[in-house]
Amino acid sequence: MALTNNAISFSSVGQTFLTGSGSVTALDGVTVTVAQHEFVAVLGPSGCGKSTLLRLTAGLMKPSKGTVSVFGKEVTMPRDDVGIVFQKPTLLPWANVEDNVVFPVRHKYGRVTTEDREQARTIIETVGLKGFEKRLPSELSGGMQQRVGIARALFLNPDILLMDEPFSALDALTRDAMGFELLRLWQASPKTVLFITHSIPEAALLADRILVLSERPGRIIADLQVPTARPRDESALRTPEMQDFSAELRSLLIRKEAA
Ligand SMILES: Nc1ncnc2c1ncn2[C@@H]1O[C@H](COP(=O)(O)OP(=O)(O)OP(=O)(O)O)[C@@H](O)[C@H]1O
Repeated sequence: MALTNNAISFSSVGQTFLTGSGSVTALDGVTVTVAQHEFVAVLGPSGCGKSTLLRLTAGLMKPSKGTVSVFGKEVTMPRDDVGIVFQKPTLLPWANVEDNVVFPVRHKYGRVTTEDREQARTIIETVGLKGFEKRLPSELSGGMQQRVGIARALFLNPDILLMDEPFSALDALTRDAMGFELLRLWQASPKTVLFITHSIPEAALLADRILVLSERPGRIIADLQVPTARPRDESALRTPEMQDFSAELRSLLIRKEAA
């Protein structure tokens, strides 16, 4: 796939939060670019600032230092062209699947058109939930709920998809299936993906490239291309090349960085 321009760019970004007892520096000196349509996974210890990285990209907060740009423009407010999928699907419990998917439009414009509903039904079918449009979240399995969250993030056809441990609450089999489902969607409608995970195999299977963050304050300690070409299935993880790569990632993740 031709990688043309930069979709996301962090330049010397630092993020410090003021707390009741002082301050917490979540990110420090982060400089990185992500090309359009690249699939980048982010690995790092708990609390090292991975979610902060996503929130800054989405414009949900402004960095304390440095600049974050999307398609060459500094991010100064929440962006419409960015879809976010969280660890828990955060669906409206009283709204059916279709109403949950069209929620971004209702929230933004205060109304939902017939075309919006048609578009929602197409996306619901794309994520494998045809026939479940009128079901409530409580009537769906965890994997199905997460598909609704993905459909909602894809609904406005964002150029950038930010995923914060999207499959970590799912059982192992569903998680693997959802990963391959995501790759299918990504290949059918290319997007720039920033994907946070704690799972080395998940990162290695899905991503083009992996960023490894240090312990807090999060700094990028490695920026590595996944060495195996696509398409990949589970057997790709068993090659000597990928085993070495996974071992390298493991050793980076256990390396203690001074805070
Ligand atoms: N709004 C906030 N106010 C104060 N501290 C915050 C805020 N948001 C994040 N933090 C702190 O910043 C640090 C980084 O948080 P962040 O959620 O980005 O980490 P993470 O790498 O995504 O963690 P995890 O892997 O556990 O989800 C943490 O110590 C967190 O407590």
